[in-house]
Amino acid sequence: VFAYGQTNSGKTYTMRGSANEPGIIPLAVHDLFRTIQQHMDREFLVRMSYMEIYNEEINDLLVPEHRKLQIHENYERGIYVAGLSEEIVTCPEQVLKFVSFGESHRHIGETNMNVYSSRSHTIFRMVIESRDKADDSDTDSCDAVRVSVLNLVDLAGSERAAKTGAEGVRLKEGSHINKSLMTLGTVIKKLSEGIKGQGGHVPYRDSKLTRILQPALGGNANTAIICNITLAQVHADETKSSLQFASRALRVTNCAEINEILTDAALLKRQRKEIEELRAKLKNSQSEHLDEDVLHLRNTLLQSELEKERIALELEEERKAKEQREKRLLQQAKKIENLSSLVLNSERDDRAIVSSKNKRRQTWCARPLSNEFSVEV
Ligand SMILES: Nc1ncnc2c1ncn2[C@@H]1O[C@H](COP(=O)(O)OP(=O)(O)OP(=O)(O)O)[C@@H](O)[C@H]1O
Repeated sequence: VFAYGQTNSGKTYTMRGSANEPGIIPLAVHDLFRTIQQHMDREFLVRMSYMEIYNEEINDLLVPEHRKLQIHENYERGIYVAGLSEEIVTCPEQVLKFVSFGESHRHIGETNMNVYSSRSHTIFRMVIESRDKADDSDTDSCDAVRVSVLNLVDLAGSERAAKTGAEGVRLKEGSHINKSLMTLGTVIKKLSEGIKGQGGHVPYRDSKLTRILQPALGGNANTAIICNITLAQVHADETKSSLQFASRALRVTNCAEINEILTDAALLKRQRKEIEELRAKLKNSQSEHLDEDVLHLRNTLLQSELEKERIALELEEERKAKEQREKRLLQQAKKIENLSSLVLNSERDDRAIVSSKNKRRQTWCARPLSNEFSVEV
């Protein structure tokens, strides 16, 4: 959807609207999420980007530091702006928050005709990917992802520079704005003449605007151009030129087809793949953890068994040592007993000797007594 027309004709108002009268962007965003909710049989992934083309330079409105971005083209992604940030969004409020953030970084300037004149073209883009939920259970499914792109474009004013009183910076802006719009006009003219069908050249590459929007302009797209005009007599020629542009655009015939992608170019597919890989990793890491736990438990068990054996050995040794000690004590006790019996015997013998000596003393006059036995224990 393009908003085309001279400055101050209400293009930005048409796209954004006001709190009471929402414009195309908020209406389309709400409509999109409402439709998503109604399609319970499909899963969706929605992402958005917001850029401006100012003086033929592409700036990212969501990440203002991303400036002067380049356009690339490859087989997988088609035409794309390298380095342009894309936000995955899940509800209208989130999208509109990003939009107002982007708006605050758009280039605006004062002209004779509009105090807040948009000096750049802005492209608000939503990429909607979806797939059938039933594909999860169906192993034979082709796993196709449907990809749609919605471009909501607010063009800068199409008026001639003299009218806006432009000079200096504004004049430079004007020449770039006109270059893009002129190329857009030429592209629309060529398409309306059916040049493409005849194999002729369509100059998409002559401006950043037409190059980025090439897929939305020729062929596989539904394109709507909102032509904003002012009724004032002074702007009659601008109004006429806008209406001429609109009537040319009307003659362009497009044939929109459903884009089904089977390669990994669809983010939804890549994300699903990533989720599955992460799930597998998680599963593996869980079983790795289990193995680690089992190993740890086995080690602990082994250690406690070794400890048990060591304690048993120590106890055995202690028991043997105790037995030895008891044996030795028993032997000593026996020895003591023997010796004490000897002592007793010797005492008795001693007493016997003493009494016999005494008897002898009594008989053969006494001799001095001496200890003839000594016992060592
Ligand atoms: N339908 C409308 N109802 C109320 N106000 C409107 C309407 N359309 C435009 N306006 C007002 O007119 C003024 C100019 O509109 P707007 O900025 O949308 O023009 P524009 O075409 O985007 O201009 P430029 O190309 O310079 O950016 C704004 O103040 C806007 O609020």
